[in-house]
Amino acid sequence: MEFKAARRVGILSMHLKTVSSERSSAGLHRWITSSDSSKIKSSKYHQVHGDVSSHPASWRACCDDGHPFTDIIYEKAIGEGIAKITINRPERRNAFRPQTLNEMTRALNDARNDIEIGVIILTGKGNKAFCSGGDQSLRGSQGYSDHDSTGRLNVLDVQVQIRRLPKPVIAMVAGYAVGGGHVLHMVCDLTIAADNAVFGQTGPKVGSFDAGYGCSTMSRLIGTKRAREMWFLCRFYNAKEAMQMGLINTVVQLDKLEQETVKWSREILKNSPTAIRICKSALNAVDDGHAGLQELSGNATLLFYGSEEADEGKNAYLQRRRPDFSKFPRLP
Ligand SMILES: CC(C)(COP(=O)(O)OP(=O)(O)OC[C@H]1O[C@@H](n2cnc3c(N)ncnc32)[C@H](O)[C@@H]1OP(=O)(O)O)[C@@H](O)C(=O)NCCC(=O)NCCSC(=O)CCC(=O)c1ccccc1C(=O)O
Repeated sequence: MEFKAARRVGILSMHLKTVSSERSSAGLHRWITSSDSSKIKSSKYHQVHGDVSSHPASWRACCDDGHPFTDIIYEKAIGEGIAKITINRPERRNAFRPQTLNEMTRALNDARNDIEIGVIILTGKGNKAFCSGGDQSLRGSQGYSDHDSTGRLNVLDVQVQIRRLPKPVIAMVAGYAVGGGHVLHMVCDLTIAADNAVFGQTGPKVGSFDAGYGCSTMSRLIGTKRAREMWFLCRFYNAKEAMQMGLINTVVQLDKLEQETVKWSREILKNSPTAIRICKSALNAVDDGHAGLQELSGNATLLFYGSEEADEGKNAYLQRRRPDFSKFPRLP
């Protein structure tokens, strides 16, 4: 009840605070003239769907299930469908260890299961780094180990979890997104970068590589020649270069990073969750093979279960009668 009331107040205040806002200076406006822009703004489409508020979200810490998070901060925006996961190891430039990834898995699962949540933001604590990849001080011959001596490569599970999560995940990047941290932003659905962001792969310099999504997703995003350049030379690229390469969606001033990311989240939340869910799985399906098809077709089953035709089958079984599908059209 309390949450529902807070949600209603949040939605109301969002409407009240709605201002006629420009898109980020590094966004769409770079490619269109101001007269194009005013035409768009005066369109019926714009009048109906309106501007999206960019007032700051209020966050509440949540959901540690009695096991406090140490390596991440997990929050939800009060009254809005946004969750935020912050990697909280700034002293290591937010390098991840197995514990970090286990906590991310718990938070991602919670956000997936919470039907109030429609968008998840993934970020790093502080302005210096989004994430610098696997914690090299914990790397052994069998992967990364922290609390026990068993080596793990569990970032791969988190990557798959993000791909399969039926809600958009937005990487909000300030500072370095390098090594396994660069792969993490690439597997997110969108990347919003601050103007101080730096992107790159470092694996071949430190005796590592990510030959899974780290190579295939990158190749999709920026093309195979550029992907080879990133992996073979291990150069770093600034936010403007990353934008030109197609690695990220937009660049904003560092002090506007969260505001813009929340605004994008709100813009997504205004749209049909089922349409978004299916588009995400369809965009991934071709690259994810059978697992991608399974994800996409699971959505077909989900929708079918809501139909009278599917109900007829279930009811007939429960009533121990022959199902009658004759009234359902065989559409062209
Ligand atoms: C990110 C830097 C460029 C930032 O440079 P700078 O701002 O100058 O800060 P530093 O002084 O270098 O760093 C401050 C402090 O942080 C420590 N630190 C930074 N990054 C790491 C790290 N990745 N691991 C451990 N520690 C880190 C650093 O040592 C400093 O500590 P002090 O005690 O203060 O000295 C720069 O920091 C940098 O280059 N970092 C390393 C980047 C890197 O090479 N990362 C690893 C890439 S390989 C990888 O991520 C593989 C993991 C992976 O994803 C994977 C792949 C395939 C299968 C499985 C897996 C998996 O499961 O992991």
